[in-house]
Amino acid sequence: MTHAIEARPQEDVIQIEDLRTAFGSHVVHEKLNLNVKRGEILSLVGGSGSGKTTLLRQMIALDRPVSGVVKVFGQPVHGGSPGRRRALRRRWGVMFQAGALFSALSVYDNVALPLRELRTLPEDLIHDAAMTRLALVGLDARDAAKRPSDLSGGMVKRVALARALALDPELLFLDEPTAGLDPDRSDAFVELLKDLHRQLGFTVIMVTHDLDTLFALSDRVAVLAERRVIVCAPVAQVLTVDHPFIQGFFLGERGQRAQAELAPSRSA
Ligand SMILES: Nc1ncnc2c1ncn2[C@@H]1O[C@H](COP(=O)(O)OP(=O)(O)OP(=O)(O)O)[C@@H](O)[C@H]1O
Repeated sequence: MTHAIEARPQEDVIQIEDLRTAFGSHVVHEKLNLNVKRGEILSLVGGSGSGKTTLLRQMIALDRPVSGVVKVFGQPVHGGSPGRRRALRRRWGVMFQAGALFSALSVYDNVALPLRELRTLPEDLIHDAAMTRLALVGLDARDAAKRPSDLSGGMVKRVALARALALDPELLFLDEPTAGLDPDRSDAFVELLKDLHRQLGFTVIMVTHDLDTLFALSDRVAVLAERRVIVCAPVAQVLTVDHPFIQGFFLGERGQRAQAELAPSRSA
């Protein structure tokens, strides 16, 4: 299930061109461009209300822009036949904020859900695939029978990640993956994501406010400000940009602490 990232390192899996988004007279994105390369981990940051979640929702075809193009795997996500859109959707996995598990379903049934929705797999294959995904995120058969309400915050995130990985996606969308976790659990989840990314080779697009998560995982960071992506580059390069949002976000007290803490592990 490893995706061949070495073979096509520069291929764009997402291309966003000249995007305009507005809710009534409130313009959120204008002339926004962004490319995401196959195999990279790209973090999306920006002030509150800058349109990060909306952009993520547009990439997975839950929201529509006023104009512009959003292509995933070279295909426009808006428009086309329902069959083509369904086929495209099966190639990505999504982990929303707070896990968004179905509370009435067991852990096992939450993870099996995307596999069942295919309506093509027999139950024994669904079982094997669901248990494999749970093992990937460090959960076992005893956890499979639990309900979401029996789980710790860290376990909810792991189950949500297992479900996002159910269809062996090439592309993973993460909305605030470590929000609400204490520092130890957050570090453990970041390590898990790093390991899985190394093993499985998927591309990640992540919205995060958490600087430790951002520094530990990002190959590139896209900064959303003034309704567009003002810079998309490795974090060291982003830090050199003289923009009030960037200076406040990265170089405030919190940002300097995160950089200092992560400097030894990044240079290792
Ligand atoms: N369905 C909607 N109807 C009207 N306005 C909306 C809708 N969705 C988003 N908005 C507005 O669009 C702007 C961008 O929202 P969005 O949630 O994408 O921002 P964000 O960068 O993710 O913010 P945060 O960091 O606070 O989560 C906000 O001003 C929000 O109020």
